Parts: sequence; structure tokens; C-alpha cells
Amino acid sequence: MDVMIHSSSFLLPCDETCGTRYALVVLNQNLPRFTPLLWEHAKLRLCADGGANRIYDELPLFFPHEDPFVIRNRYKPDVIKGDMDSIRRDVLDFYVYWGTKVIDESHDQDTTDLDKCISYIRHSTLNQESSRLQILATGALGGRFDHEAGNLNVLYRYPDTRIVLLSDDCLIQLLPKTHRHEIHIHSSLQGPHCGLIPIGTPSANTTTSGLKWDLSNTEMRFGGLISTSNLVKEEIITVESDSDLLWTISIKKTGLPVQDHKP
Ligand SMILES: Nc1ncnc2c1ncn2[C@@H]1O[C@H](COP(=O)(O)OP(=O)(O)OP(=O)(O)O)[C@@H](O)[C@H]1O
Ligand SMILES: Cc1ncc(C[n+]2csc(CCO)c2C)c(N)n1
Repeated sequence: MDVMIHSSSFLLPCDETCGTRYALVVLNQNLPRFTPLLWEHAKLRLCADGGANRIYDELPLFFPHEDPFVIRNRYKPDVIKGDMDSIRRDVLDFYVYWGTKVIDESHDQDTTDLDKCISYIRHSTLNQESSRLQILATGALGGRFDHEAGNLNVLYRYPDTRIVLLSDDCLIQLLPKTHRHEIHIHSSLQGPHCGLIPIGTPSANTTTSGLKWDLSNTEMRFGGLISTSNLVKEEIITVESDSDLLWTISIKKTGLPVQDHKP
């Protein structure tokens, strides 16, 4: 079985030559404090419907000494996509005027705006077969539970795409059962709290290393044992399971290089 390596190097300050290639999707929730950093290094920047209001309203607040108009022009999304029932008229007009591509899919009331954005990225020419884009979604957690569940559901809808759901407090990603997983921990930025959650189906057999409470051919299921409030002990965590699992790890309040974006 192949090993899949995971690293949150996108939270580190670095130039284009290091770290992974990723697309950023901004959702309609408060922008996490590291949004400018993620924005700067993204290959593609999308707003899911009302996510555009957040960029327009909240990004200038990261730069209190600069003209909001200048900041809005510096941080223009490449694409705004969704059913367009949350984006404000003035915000839409602004970005259309300055060249953002707008894709109105109001006819589709069966998929979420995040899902619509992920479809766009998967079909983008930047998502080359030789080098797939990872997808980071900000504001995905810590809000309305139906939205959070919808956001988790996209991980299961696209298990072959590396999608990371982010909030100010933690990240979540899927560990497909098709691989063994090696998770590289940047302990200055993340941890120690973590979890392994068999949300889609129970797991009869999960084995880990590097955690305070490791699993050893252990069964996990809702209604029985699931691994919450676990702690990272080593720099590399390994996970092998007969089920797709959610991996979650806390993001530290201190240590993040939020000033990296300053011109
Ligand atoms: N409170 C929230 N918690 C988590 N994710 C959210 C929340 N609000 C929005 N999102 C995410 O941002 C995306 C865009 O949000 P937006 O408010 O434009 O969606 P919407 O489809 O208009 O929502 P609604 O269900 O209120 O009509 C959603 O698809 C969802 O992924
Ligand atoms: C069974 C079922 N439940 C809810 C919706 C509603 N819905 C799901 S995604 C979406 C778009 C949100 O931007 C909407 C309105 C549906 N279609 N089918």
C-alpha cells in the first residue's frame, strides 16, 4: 500500500519554490488571521458566493494603515462562484469591474457553494495531472452545523482531491483508506490536540504511531470509541485504517507568521 505524506507547510512563510501548490477557497465566515499569507502563495483564489463579502469587508482590516481601496485591488479573487444569494450587489459590481470571473450557478440548488468551487478547481488547467492542486478552504468550521456538515461532505465527495478545511482554531482533512498516511507535524504552528474520527463508516481496524493514545488494530465507531482530545507526541504520525478517517489537529494562536504578507 502506498504512503501518502501530509504536511501543513502552507502555514509556513516561504517563497513559491517551497511548499505545495494550492488553490484557496474563501467561504462566508470570518477570515482566519492567516488568510493574507495563504492568499499570497495560492495559485488560484476563489470566493464561494458570500465569501466575496468577507474579502471585501475584512481583508482591509488586516492593513489598518493602508487605503481599503488599494487593499481590495491587491486582493482580488480570480473567481467568484456560487448560487449568488449571499454576495452583496456592491461587492459583485466592484469585482466584476476589476476583472474577476463570476460564475452564477443559481440554477443548482443541490450542491453547496464550496462544492461548486471545488468542481471549478478540479477542472482548471492549473490542476495538471502531473501536479494536482491541493485545496484549502477558509472559514469551513465553527459556524452553522448544517454548513459544517456540508463542508465535511465535500471531503467524501472528492476523496482523491487533497482538501483541507480550515478555521482559526484547527484544520480537518480526509485520510483515505487506500493509503497508509504519514502526517508531518510543524509543532511550532500546530498541535498538540488532535483527533481521528470515523465519520463516514465505522472502522474495524485502525493502527497509529506518534500519538499519546495510539490505536493498535483498534475498532472505532460513533456510539463506541472515537479518538478525540488525543495529543501529538512525535514529529511524524502514522495512520493505517480499513476506513476513511477524518484527521483534525489544532492550530496554535501564537507562532503563525501572520506578518509575512506585509509589502
Ligand atoms: N456558518 C457557516 N459555517 C461553515 N461554513 C459556512 C458558514 N456559512 C457559509 N459557509 C460556507 O461558505 C459557503 C458560502 O456561503 P453562503 O452564505 O454564500 O452560502 P449559502 O448557500 O448562501 O447559504 P445559506 O444556506 O445561508 O443560503 C457555503 O457553501 C459554506 O461552504
Ligand atoms: C435533500 C435536500 N436538502 C436540502 C437542499 C437544499 N440545498 C442543498 S445545497 C443548496 C445550495 C446552497 O447554496 C441548497 C439550497 C436540497 N437541494 N436537497
